[in-house]
Amino acid sequence: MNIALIAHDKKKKAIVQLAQTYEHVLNVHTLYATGTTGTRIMEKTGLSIHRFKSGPLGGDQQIGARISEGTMDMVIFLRDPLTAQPHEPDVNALIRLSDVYEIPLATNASTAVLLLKELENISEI
Ligand SMILES: O=C(CO)COP(=O)(O)O
Repeated sequence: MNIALIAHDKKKKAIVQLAQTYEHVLNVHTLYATGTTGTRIMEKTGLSIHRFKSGPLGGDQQIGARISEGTMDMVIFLRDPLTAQPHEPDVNALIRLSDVYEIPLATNASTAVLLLKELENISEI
Protein backbone atom coordinates (compact mmCIF):
# COMPACT_ATOMS: atom_id res chain seq x y z
CA MET A 1 0.00 0.00 0.00
CA ASN A 2 1.00 3.61 -0.47
CA ILE A 3 0.63 5.30 2.91
CA ALA A 4 0.98 9.01 3.72
CA LEU A 5 2.16 10.14 7.16
CA ILE A 6 1.54 13.74 8.20
CA ALA A 7 1.57 15.55 11.54
CA HIS A 8 1.22 19.13 12.63
CA ASP A 9 4.04 20.43 14.82
CA LYS A 10 2.45 19.66 18.19
CA LYS A 11 1.76 16.11 17.00
CA LYS A 12 5.23 15.35 15.62
CA LYS A 13 6.29 13.50 18.78
CA ALA A 14 3.13 11.40 18.60
CA ILE A 15 3.63 10.40 14.96
CA VAL A 16 7.26 9.46 15.63
CA GLN A 17 6.12 7.27 18.53
CA LEU A 18 3.46 5.70 16.33
CA ALA A 19 6.01 5.02 13.57
CA GLN A 20 8.42 3.46 16.08
CA THR A 21 5.75 1.23 17.61
CA TYR A 22 4.43 0.12 14.21
CA GLU A 23 7.70 0.18 12.27
CA HIS A 24 7.36 -3.57 11.64
CA VAL A 25 3.96 -2.93 10.03
CA LEU A 26 4.91 0.18 8.07
CA ASN A 27 8.18 -1.13 6.67
CA VAL A 28 6.51 -3.46 4.16
CA HIS A 29 4.60 -0.54 2.61
CA THR A 30 5.61 2.43 0.46
CA LEU A 31 5.68 5.48 2.69
CA TYR A 32 5.18 9.15 1.89
CA ALA A 33 5.16 12.17 4.17
CA THR A 34 5.11 15.93 4.24
CA GLY A 35 8.63 17.35 4.54
CA THR A 36 9.29 17.85 8.23
CA THR A 37 7.19 14.91 9.36
CA GLY A 38 9.15 12.62 7.04
CA THR A 39 12.48 13.90 8.28
CA ARG A 40 11.52 13.44 11.96
CA ILE A 41 10.32 9.88 11.40
CA MET A 42 13.40 8.90 9.39
CA GLU A 43 15.68 10.34 12.12
CA LYS A 44 14.09 8.08 14.75
CA THR A 45 13.32 4.91 12.79
CA GLY A 46 14.84 2.80 10.04
CA LEU A 47 11.94 3.60 7.72
CA SER A 48 12.53 4.94 4.23
CA ILE A 49 10.04 7.68 3.31
CA HIS A 50 9.47 9.70 0.16
CA ARG A 51 9.20 13.29 1.36
CA PHE A 52 6.97 15.84 -0.31
CA LYS A 53 7.18 19.58 0.42
CA SER A 54 6.46 20.82 3.91
CA GLY A 55 2.72 21.14 4.59
CA PRO A 56 2.54 24.94 4.56
CA LEU A 57 4.50 24.97 1.28
CA GLY A 58 2.18 22.62 -0.59
CA GLY A 59 2.90 19.14 0.82
CA ASP A 60 -0.73 18.49 1.75
CA GLN A 61 -1.75 19.42 -1.78
CA GLN A 62 0.84 17.06 -3.27
CA ILE A 63 -0.60 14.21 -1.22
CA GLY A 64 -4.13 15.28 -2.19
CA ALA A 65 -3.10 15.08 -5.84
CA ARG A 66 -1.88 11.50 -5.33
CA ILE A 67 -5.24 10.62 -3.79
CA SER A 68 -7.12 12.06 -6.78
CA GLU A 69 -4.85 10.10 -9.13
CA GLY A 70 -5.61 6.89 -7.24
CA THR A 71 -2.04 6.35 -6.07
CA MET A 72 -2.44 6.93 -2.31
CA ASP A 73 -4.19 4.20 -0.34
CA MET A 74 -4.19 5.43 3.26
CA VAL A 75 -3.53 8.67 5.12
CA ILE A 76 -2.46 9.06 8.74
CA PHE A 77 -2.72 12.75 9.51
CA LEU A 78 -2.27 13.71 13.14
CA ARG A 79 -3.91 17.13 13.09
CA ASP A 80 -3.58 19.75 15.79
CA PRO A 81 -7.17 20.88 16.33
CA LEU A 82 -6.14 23.54 18.87
CA THR A 83 -3.77 25.62 16.75
CA ALA A 84 -4.68 27.72 13.71
CA GLN A 85 -2.71 26.66 10.62
CA PRO A 86 -1.76 29.18 7.90
CA HIS A 87 -2.57 26.52 5.30
CA GLU A 88 -5.93 25.43 6.75
CA PRO A 89 -7.54 25.37 3.26
CA ASP A 90 -4.93 22.81 2.15
CA VAL A 91 -5.57 20.70 5.25
CA ASN A 92 -9.32 20.75 4.60
CA ALA A 93 -8.79 19.92 0.93
CA LEU A 94 -6.73 16.86 1.80
CA ILE A 95 -9.34 15.62 4.26
CA ARG A 96 -12.08 16.30 1.74
CA LEU A 97 -10.31 14.37 -1.03
CA SER A 98 -9.77 11.42 1.34
CA ASP A 99 -13.55 11.32 1.79
CA VAL A 100 -14.30 11.87 -1.91
CA TYR A 101 -12.13 8.88 -2.85
CA GLU A 102 -12.94 6.93 0.35
CA ILE A 103 -9.34 6.54 1.39
CA PRO A 104 -8.88 5.31 4.99
CA LEU A 105 -7.94 8.46 6.91
CA ALA A 106 -6.90 8.74 10.55
CA THR A 107 -6.84 12.25 11.98
CA ASN A 108 -5.83 11.28 15.51
CA ALA A 109 -3.53 8.71 17.10
CA SER A 110 -6.32 6.44 18.42
CA THR A 111 -7.75 5.94 14.94
CA ALA A 112 -4.27 5.55 13.49
CA VAL A 113 -3.60 2.68 15.92
CA LEU A 114 -6.79 0.93 14.78
CA LEU A 115 -5.77 1.25 11.10
CA LEU A 116 -2.22 0.07 11.77
CA LYS A 117 -3.45 -2.92 13.80
CA GLU A 118 -5.73 -3.84 10.92
CA LEU A 119 -2.79 -3.59 8.50
CA GLU A 120 -0.82 -5.82 10.87
CA ASN A 121 -3.63 -8.41 10.86
CA ILE A 122 -3.94 -8.32 7.06
CA SER A 123 -0.21 -8.85 6.57
CA GLU A 124 -0.29 -11.89 8.90
CA ILE A 125 -3.00 -13.64 6.84
O1 LIG B 1 1.69 21.13 7.99
C1 LIG B 1 1.63 19.94 7.83
C2 LIG B 1 0.37 19.32 7.43
O2 LIG B 1 -0.67 20.21 7.22
C3 LIG B 1 2.81 19.08 8.04
O3 LIG B 1 3.90 19.57 7.33
P1 LIG B 1 5.37 19.21 7.82
O4 LIG B 1 5.45 17.73 7.97
O5 LIG B 1 6.29 19.71 6.78
O6 LIG B 1 5.55 19.91 9.16
